[in-house]
Amino acid sequence: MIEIDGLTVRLGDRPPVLRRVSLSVAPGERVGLTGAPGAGKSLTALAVMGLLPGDARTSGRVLVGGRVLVGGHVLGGPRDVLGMRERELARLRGDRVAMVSQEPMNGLDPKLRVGRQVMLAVRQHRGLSRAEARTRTAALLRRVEVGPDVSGAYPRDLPQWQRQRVALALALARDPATLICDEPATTRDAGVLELIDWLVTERRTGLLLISRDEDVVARMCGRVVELRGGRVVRDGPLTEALEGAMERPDPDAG
Ligand SMILES: Nc1ncnc2c1ncn2[C@@H]1O[C@H](COP(=O)(O)OP(=O)(O)OP(=O)(O)O)[C@@H](O)[C@H]1O
Repeated sequence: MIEIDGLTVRLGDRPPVLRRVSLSVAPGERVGLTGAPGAGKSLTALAVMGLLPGDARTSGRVLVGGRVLVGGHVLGGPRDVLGMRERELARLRGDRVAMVSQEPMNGLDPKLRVGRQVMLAVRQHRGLSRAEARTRTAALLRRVEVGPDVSGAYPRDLPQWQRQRVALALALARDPATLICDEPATTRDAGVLELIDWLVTERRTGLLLISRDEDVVARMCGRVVELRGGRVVRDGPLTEALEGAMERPDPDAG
């Protein structure tokens, strides 16, 4: 569902921040993306979302596919997001791939009550009537365990862990094929990993989980990709990766 192929990203005149990065997330697969601060994890996620800074120069491919339906039929073949127009990107985001970021506002609109934001996303995706969308919105907010009581709140009124859960509901409202979670475990929300685990399992959603903490990746994912200095230095099944069997030499070493 996500296939990044030889992605190089330059910002300004500095050396590339991503260098020939290749990684994939198959339908329903869970992949952990790890590495030290500044390794390029968030930029990789932003590239998939088509949200790189405006001055970014890129080469390579970032293919994002749609949901695989029962019987193997794919709803939406893979599309390269690099160079895609904003209007197409907007359609792709939410349906094919959605992200819960680590920013304080987490992509929420500060001017809209949170229930309304989730409801707009639900309606956009499914073309439901107002009453049906309201029911589904309440169910989603209940599912992320903040409950429909927060519906009337503005994002700024909620603690960060609740904002993250609302962002999760918003991300799932359009039933994306793949969910990207950037450092979800940093909001001191003890249950959020378990919640993400349930949600992607029940919906058969692919997961790209970004975390510096390998224990978090090990708990959640079957495969790990490690970035160092903008390069992939490791990619393999988690058991082998943890034992170092799949380690590649660091190209920057020596
Ligand atoms: N908008 C930007 N303009 C210029 N440089 C940037 C920008 N965003 C990121 N960078 C640089 O790109 C590199 C990779 O950043 P990125 O945020 O992807 O790292 P990360 O692995 O996600 O780190 P962290 O774990 O701290 O979130 C860093 O050197 C960072 O300073």
